[in-house]
Order: sequence, then structure tokens, then C-alpha cells
Amino acid sequence: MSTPNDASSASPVLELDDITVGYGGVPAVRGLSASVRAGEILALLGPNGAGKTTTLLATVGALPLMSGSVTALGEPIDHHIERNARRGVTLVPDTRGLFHKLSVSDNLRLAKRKNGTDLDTVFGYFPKLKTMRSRQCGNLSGGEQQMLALAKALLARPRVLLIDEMSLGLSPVAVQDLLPRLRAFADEHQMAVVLVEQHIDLALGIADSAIVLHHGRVALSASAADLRSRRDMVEAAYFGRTIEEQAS
Ligand SMILES: Nc1ncnc2c1ncn2[C@@H]1O[C@H](COP(=O)(O)OP(=O)(O)OP(=O)(O)O)[C@@H](O)[C@H]1O
Repeated sequence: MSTPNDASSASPVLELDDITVGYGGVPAVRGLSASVRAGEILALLGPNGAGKTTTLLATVGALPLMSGSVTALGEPIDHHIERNARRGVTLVPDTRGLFHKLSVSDNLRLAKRKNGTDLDTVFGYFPKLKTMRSRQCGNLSGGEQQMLALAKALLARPRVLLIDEMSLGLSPVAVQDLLPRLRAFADEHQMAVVLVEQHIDLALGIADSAIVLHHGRVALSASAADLRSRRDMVEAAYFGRTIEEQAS
């Protein structure tokens, strides 16, 4: 399957400019800037409570910004979550958003959109799902459910896809199976992705760039290629050593 992208000449489809966002007036993420081009994958990494989910929620407009701005597909993101989703900014939550009592087919049917990706294209990336169309979603394994959640999101033909801990509760083998499919879809459909992931090496293996958050601040931001060869820097960032401290 494909390798990380070289989309360096294109302009960003998603830009987070110095955003600060939090809860009840208390910032959980401070001064975060990031940009993602069409077809690129940004891995958003960091320990528990670092602010990864908060960043995704702010990016889809579900949390108001305290300062800074988010621009997607050339327009500012505001609090109209459904409008942002219709414009192609889609969040796959860590709860997966599946209907457990319905079949795989019915889950997919509910996710179909008028100008979305057609089902056969999505089945091309996830042939196993096609063979389980009549199975009840609740009886699928965790990995299969995650595959379904991802397939559902792709049916909407997102231009910017935000994925919160796709690997939650999954074995590394299941994640290893899913992530290259995501990479291939992003390449072929020029979809920008922000991937929150706890399997650091697997995420860096398919990403173009990565940010490590620690206590809501950027501890490290670099190309994934650089970080694949500097895992020591990633680990230091998980323990809160900032870019400046790492350089000294
Ligand atoms: N609804 C909320 N109200 C108040 N504080 C919150 C709320 N949700 C999250 N927080 C706090 O914001 C901070 C960042 O949380 P967030 O969920 O973004 O972290 P995370 O990096 O996604 O963590 P994890 O890897 O554990 O999912 C944490 O200190 C968390 O306790």
C-alpha cells in the first residue's frame, strides 16, 4: 500500500492558527498551530489528558475557541457543526458512532450521502466488510467495528477527516491492518486527516507530520519521517520536555 505523501506544493486545507480552547474558561489546549494539506495525514500524539480530543472537538466547531482560529477548506470553522460536516469536515469519535442493533449494511446505508463515496469504492478498501454485510454490528469484533466506523465516515466523502483513537481497545495487529487502508484512501481521494493515536510507531508509519501535545501545549512538531528516526525526542515530549529543552 502507499507510503506517506509528498504534497508539499499544495496549500493547506486545514489550518489551526494559535488556538486556545478549554472548558469553563480554563484552557485545555494553548497556542496550538497546525496545518494539513489535501492528502496529508497529521498524527496528533500525546499522553492522556494532553488535549488531543479537545483539539479535534474545536476543529469541528463543537467547542468554542478562547482565541485563535480554525480554517477548513478556505472558510473559518464556526459553531455550526452540521454545516461544517456538510462542507466535508468529519469527526470519527472514539465511541465509533455505530448502531449496534443494526446490520453492517444498515449502518452503512444510514451513512450514505447524495454526493458521497459509493459503497463499492469503500468496500474496495474494506473487502472484509462486504462479506459481513448481514451481520449485526454489535456482534462484530472491536477491529471490525472500527473498520465499519471508518467506512461510514468515508462514505460521506470527507475532505478533512478527524479520527479520535481509532485503535481504542484494538490489538496492534488490527491497527496495523486499518491504518494503511486509511493512508491509501487519503492518497487516492486527497483527503486531509488528523489522526489521534496511541500506537505511536504505527501512526508515525503512515503520517506525514506529527505533533506531540503535553498538558495542552505543543512539546514537539516535526515531519513524521524525522520522528521515525528520533523516537527519543517523541518519548521526551511525552514526558513534557519542550522543543526548546530538547534542543539544549
Ligand atoms: N468536559 C470537560 N470539562 C472539563 N474538563 C475537561 C472536559 N473534557 C476534557 N477536560 C480536560 O481537558 C484536558 C484535555 O482533555 P482531552 O480529552 O482533550 O485529552 P486527551 O489528550 O484527548 O486525553 P486521552 O488520551 O485520555 O483521551 C484534560 O485535563 C481533561 O480532564
